[in-house]
Amino acid sequence: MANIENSFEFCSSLTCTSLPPPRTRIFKIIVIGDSGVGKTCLTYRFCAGKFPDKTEATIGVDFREKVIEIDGEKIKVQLWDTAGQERFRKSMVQHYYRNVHAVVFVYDVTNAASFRSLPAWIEECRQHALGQEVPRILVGNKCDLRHAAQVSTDVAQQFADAHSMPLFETSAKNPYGNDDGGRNNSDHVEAIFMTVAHKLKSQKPLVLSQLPCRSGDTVTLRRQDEEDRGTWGCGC
Ligand SMILES: Nc1nc2c(ncn2[C@@H]2O[C@H](COP(=O)(O)OP(=O)(O)OP(=O)(O)O)[C@@H](O)[C@H]2O)c(=O)[nH]1
Ligand SMILES: [Mg+2]
Repeated sequence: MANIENSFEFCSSLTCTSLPPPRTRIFKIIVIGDSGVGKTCLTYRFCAGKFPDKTEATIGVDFREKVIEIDGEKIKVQLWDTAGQERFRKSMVQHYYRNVHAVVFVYDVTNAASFRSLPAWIEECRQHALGQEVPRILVGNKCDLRHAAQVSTDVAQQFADAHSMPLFETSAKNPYGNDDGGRNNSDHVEAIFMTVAHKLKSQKPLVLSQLPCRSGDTVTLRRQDEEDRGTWGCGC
């Protein structure tokens, strides 16, 4: 079994630093929903602070991370931007749900079919044994296109209430105004993910060991409860 002190020595010998850096708690949040609803744009907006110039359909999963500070503690929010297209997700889907801390369901307010798909996404979570304690939120995206909306706030709110989820309506493109130049009163993407992070902060998240456990692009993570037991595991 790996020993943390030995591992830090190993880390030091590789990186030539004398002290291990402080650990950062990591929260894994998966973002799911139909293809084209704007999952990539939303996660990009939160992590990069702007709307991407162009996007292509996500294949498998893209990871985006952002370090945020809550109550004086720096934590890392790791967003798993998943593929909406079945053919691009089937080989990855079991990885999405491993050690997940929160789920963000996204639909497109201008696309009623993406709203009707939500029960299927909820069912996929259930099939992957996601515990009831894992927070879920519902996000209606593309509110800058209010004139083309097919899903009313009332209907979405009823659905959210029926599934005990908070509802946020937003626009990854323009959270400040609609395409007619007026205000759309949408929630800010930043505020949505910060709300999730606040909710998670009191839970026991993955801990980034800050050790040289890289294998390709895979970082070895372990859960706080594994740390408590002194065991090691890969959170990927
Ligand atoms: N008007 C508007 N367009 C948006 C918004 N968010 C995303 N889009 C557009 O919607 C299209 C799909 O966006 P993506 O973020 O790639 O969608 P996705 O959910 O990641 O799709 P998959 O990766 O296939 O699952 C792109 O053309 C985006 O420019 C938004 O808030 N407003
Ligand atoms: Mg995408």
